[in-house]
Amino acid sequence: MRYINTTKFDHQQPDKVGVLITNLGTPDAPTKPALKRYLKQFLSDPRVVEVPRLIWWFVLNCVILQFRPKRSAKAYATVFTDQGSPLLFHTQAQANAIAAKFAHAGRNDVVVDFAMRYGNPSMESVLDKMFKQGVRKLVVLPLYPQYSASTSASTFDAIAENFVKRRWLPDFRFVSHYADYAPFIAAAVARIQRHWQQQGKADKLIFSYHGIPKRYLTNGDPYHCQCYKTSRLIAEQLGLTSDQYLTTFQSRFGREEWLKPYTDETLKSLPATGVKAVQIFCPGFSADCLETIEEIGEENKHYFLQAGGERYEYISALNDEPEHINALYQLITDNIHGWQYSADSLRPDRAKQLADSKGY
Ligand SMILES: C=CC1=C(C)c2cc3[nH]c(cc4nc(cc5[nH]c(cc1n2)c(C)c5CCC(=O)O)C(CCC(=O)O)=C4C)c(C)c3C=C
Ligand SMILES: [Fe+2]
Ligand SMILES: [Fe+2]
Repeated sequence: MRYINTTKFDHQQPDKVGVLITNLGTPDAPTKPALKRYLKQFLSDPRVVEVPRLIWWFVLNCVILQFRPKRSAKAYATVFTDQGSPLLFHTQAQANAIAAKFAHAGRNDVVVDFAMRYGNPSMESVLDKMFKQGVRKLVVLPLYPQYSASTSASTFDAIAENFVKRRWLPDFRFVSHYADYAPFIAAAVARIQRHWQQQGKADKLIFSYHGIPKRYLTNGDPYHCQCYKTSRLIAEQLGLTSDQYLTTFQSRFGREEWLKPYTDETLKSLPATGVKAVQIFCPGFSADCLETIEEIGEENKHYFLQAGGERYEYISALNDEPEHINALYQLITDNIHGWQYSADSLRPDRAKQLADSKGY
């Protein structure tokens, strides 16, 4: 059969609004086989690696997947906890907190769930679950504040691929970015101010974002500019002047040039310029993960202190902080505005009536 999930129309099932939050994805375990599976799926995505397919197939399978899984598994082992991968449990906590807000608002027609673009829970399995629950209007919010083809568009691709296989499509909205969304900026500002109340300020505040190849920017990806905009808005609201903060890019992969300035090189060079105390915040990561906990929290700290730095503080991600959940909830409600209750759902007698009738 051409279509999946083509069960018969159920007249008794009330329509639901689906809220799907997504993130990148993470390996199932910090082991070599799990990393191989995860990296193969992730790095095979042509949105992530824009290299001619045949060449890339050889590089990926004959070089990268031979060495990287072992190395990455070691790094992941340092961040996995009893609850599993931080990216996974933070995203789960975000979905739970958003669901609680809708429940509190009496929106029992809203179903909130989360999925990962690569790995588990897969987009396919979660979409399937949502449609089986009666979701007929769907908003997808990838938790990437700044748009990049390698992340946001790739998430859209996964949704589109799934839709191709379905007969009955929902009303659909997709949040492509929220880099300058006022409640998101306010949440970041509140997070940093709370850190300052506890620890005081440092010489410089560094905003570090995941990088992408520079070529993607020159070919039109707006990511770089959206990162700078997020930094500027947060800095303005914190009352910082342009010499009190920096925007840098981390997590390079491969040999080509990525967005600069690089976070690691910046941290290695700052002490020589007299900057001995830094605080680092990562406004592009909505949840703590390998790239923040290990790369920023540990690896780069080491570089900075080795180079003569004296004080280095990583300010953790927004995770399920109340201000962040408020911002995401507001972003979702802005986007589902107009998707009100079906007249049916407003009727308290509806369940009984549906049970007694054919449900038309
Ligand atoms: C060509 C490679 C990569 C591009 C382009 C890229 C863009 C990109 N990634 C994120 C967010 C995350 N990336 C994470 C891990 C990660 N990223 C890459 C490569 C590219 N990313 C790799 C190979 C890995 C795996 C780790 C490793 O082997 O080093 C994560 C962390 C996931 C976790 O499990 O904790 C996040 C989050 C963004 C936002 C982005 C472009 C804007
Ligand atoms: Fe990445
Ligand atoms: Fe730019």
